[in-house]
Amino acid sequence: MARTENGKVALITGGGQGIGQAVAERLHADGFRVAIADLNLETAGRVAEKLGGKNGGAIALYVNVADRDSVFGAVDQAVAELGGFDVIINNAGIAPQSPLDEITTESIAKIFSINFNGVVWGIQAATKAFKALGHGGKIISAASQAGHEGNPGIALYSATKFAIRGLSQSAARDLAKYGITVNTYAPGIVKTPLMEELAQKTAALAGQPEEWGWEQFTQGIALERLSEASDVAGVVSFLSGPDSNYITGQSILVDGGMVFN
Ligand SMILES: NC(=O)C1=CN([C@@H]2O[C@H](COP(=O)(O)OP(=O)(O)OC[C@H]3O[C@@H](n4cnc5c(N)ncnc54)[C@H](O)[C@@H]3O)[C@@H](O)[C@H]2O)C=CC1
Ligand SMILES: CC(=O)C(C)=O
Repeated sequence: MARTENGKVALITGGGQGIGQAVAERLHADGFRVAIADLNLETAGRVAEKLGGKNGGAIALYVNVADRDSVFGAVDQAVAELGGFDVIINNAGIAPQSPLDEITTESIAKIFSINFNGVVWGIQAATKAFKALGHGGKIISAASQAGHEGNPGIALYSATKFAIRGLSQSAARDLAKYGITVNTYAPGIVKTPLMEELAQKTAALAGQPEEWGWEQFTQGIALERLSEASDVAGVVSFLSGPDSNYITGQSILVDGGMVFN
């Protein structure tokens, strides 16, 4: 079906691969002009080209979400190049293994600087842009099923994802008066480069083959299959569009039935 522009602009962090790429492609198909922002400008550029480049309503931007100025700069660039700003998807994240006895001050600082601080900067930068443009907007961030229930071996990661939900619930209350909604999506196990690395490292730490790592992460999925990135992108599409206008402060589990709450 031919794409019809909806007049709106979305910026997706970590849009160069995995879930972020699927979200960028889905929102573009929905009619958004999209800014694909990533630490890896090469992968982001490939996704933007696939979607037709600037004339086709897709640009690639460099962003390091751990750096506040970089996030504000990326939002400013999206406004300048795409002529508006309506939705931010704070998707970028990392998921290193974190056995409890190996957690250090440095490992805490590193993961929080990306997974948590990155969402704080995204909320601040998007809010500033929405206010300057004189309208509301939608702030949508990546949580995880591991941000609803602790998972073994990834305590720090789980902590960042619980923190994102707390941050987003408070922000939803603070920003409602400006017509800004704040929600999170909580994927289950999606076969992306992030999850492949995590499954490999989990298996290696236990001295088991990679398959064992996947089994650990897929146990207990009611629908008995791993998630496709497109499963998540469909829910982000809903959260980005008008059908979710009356939803704020929520975390939508997209996990095939891993966590029921
Ligand atoms: N894959 C999975 O099973 C799940 C993933 N998630 C979350 O979904 C989000 C996306 O995950 P995946 O697509 O699996 O990851 P991925 O590793 O495949 O892709 C992440 C993207 O973020 C970019 N990125 C990393 N650090 C960055 C930084 N500092 N600034 C800007 N960009 C940066 C990477 O270059 C990459 O393009 C993450 O927040 C992750 O925690 C949540 C639940 C499950
Ligand atoms: C990486 C992740 O979010 C998991 C295992 O839920």
